Amino acid sequence: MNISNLQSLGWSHFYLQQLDAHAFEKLQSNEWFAFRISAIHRSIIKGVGHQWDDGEVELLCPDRFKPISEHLCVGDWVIAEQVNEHYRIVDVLEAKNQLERFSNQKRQMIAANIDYLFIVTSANRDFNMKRLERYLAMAYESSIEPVIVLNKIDLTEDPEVYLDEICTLKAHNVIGVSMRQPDTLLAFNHFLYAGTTIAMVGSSGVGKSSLINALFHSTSTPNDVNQAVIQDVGGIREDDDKGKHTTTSRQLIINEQSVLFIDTPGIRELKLLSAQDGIEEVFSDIVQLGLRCKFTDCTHQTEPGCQILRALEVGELSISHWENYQKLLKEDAFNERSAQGAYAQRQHMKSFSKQILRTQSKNREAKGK
Ligand SMILES: Nc1nc2c(ncn2[C@@H]2O[C@H](COP(=O)(O)OP(=O)(O)OP(=O)(O)O)[C@@H](O)[C@H]2O)c(=O)[nH]1
Ligand SMILES: [Zn+2]
Repeated sequence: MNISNLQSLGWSHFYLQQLDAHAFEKLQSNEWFAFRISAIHRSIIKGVGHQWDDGEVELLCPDRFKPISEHLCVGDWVIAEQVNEHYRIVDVLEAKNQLERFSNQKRQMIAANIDYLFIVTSANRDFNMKRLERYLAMAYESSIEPVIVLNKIDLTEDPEVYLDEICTLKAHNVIGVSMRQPDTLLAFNHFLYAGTTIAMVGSSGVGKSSLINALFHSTSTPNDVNQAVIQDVGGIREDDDKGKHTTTSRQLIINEQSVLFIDTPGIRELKLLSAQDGIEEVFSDIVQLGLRCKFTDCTHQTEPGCQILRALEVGELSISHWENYQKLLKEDAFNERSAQGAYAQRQHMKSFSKQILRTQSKNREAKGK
């Protein structure tokens, strides 16, 4: 097992400790191998592993890991045994986090084991705080560290105005960059180190493709980021299940500094799904206010002593922030219920009652102080 090659692909103790003695022995004796899933196209699964500089290998998927989209996604780590010139998956390791989407009434995993979610916005009329809050909630819900990237700062006289507004959000990492001002791209270096996995979200036109090109494909940007020449991670023409040749797009990109970037089609169409905790984290100011309402079951509509109504009235809480919180909660509950039907209805009621109990006990604690 070539650990240093695997580490360049993001391998860490977290995955190693999931192996039992038998698996560890098989890996040591080169009978089994660890691979990171680099592309999934219909029934074809590709992975990169101990010899990743030689390119991707095709991984065979036993029936117990099907349907594939419910068991595996790009970024996952798997253990596979060699079968002639192929490798067959024997185990899928638990992911430290994953992004999911809601499609055809089903949950689908779209990317796993991500270190930073770059949430890209731009310093022009596309700038939208609500959208940023939505993406932040998604990142927190998935336990992925968010980095808000304000792109196109060349288009404004005063990027600070935008950055100040972003800093009112629950985000620790905020950078302002411009593709037209290459020096600003150095701000990315803090996040781009060997073995780190990045995914990027943001609405159309904010400059995601341009950033990906600069950080992962191009040779014309400054200093550290400039040598980011894409490594060819393997063949991109494959037989599909109809026996025709199709081109699969590259979904896990590895640059020269061994920074990994996941770009699956699903990431670009992400919708919020089951993000209750993430939403509460992003809107913790509102949650805190709600805890101080006079009545523990306050609906924040008309009740006397409601701290949210008071804060709205004196302008301490902005109406748009409050409305966005409610909208996201509703959307989240709707997605969650349609994803899981009646089962979800029950879970929803359960978690709703749990939430009430939690709030009541927090209120009692707060009042006891
Ligand atoms: N002024 C300015 N324009 C930029 C900057 N970055 C990207 N652009 C331009 O913005 C436009 C959209 O950029 P893309 O990289 O295609 O945006 P995208 O987010 O990938 O868009 P989709 O592919 O639709 O998701 C292009 O015309 C870019 O040249 C920047 O920093 N400053
Ligand atoms: Zn209230």
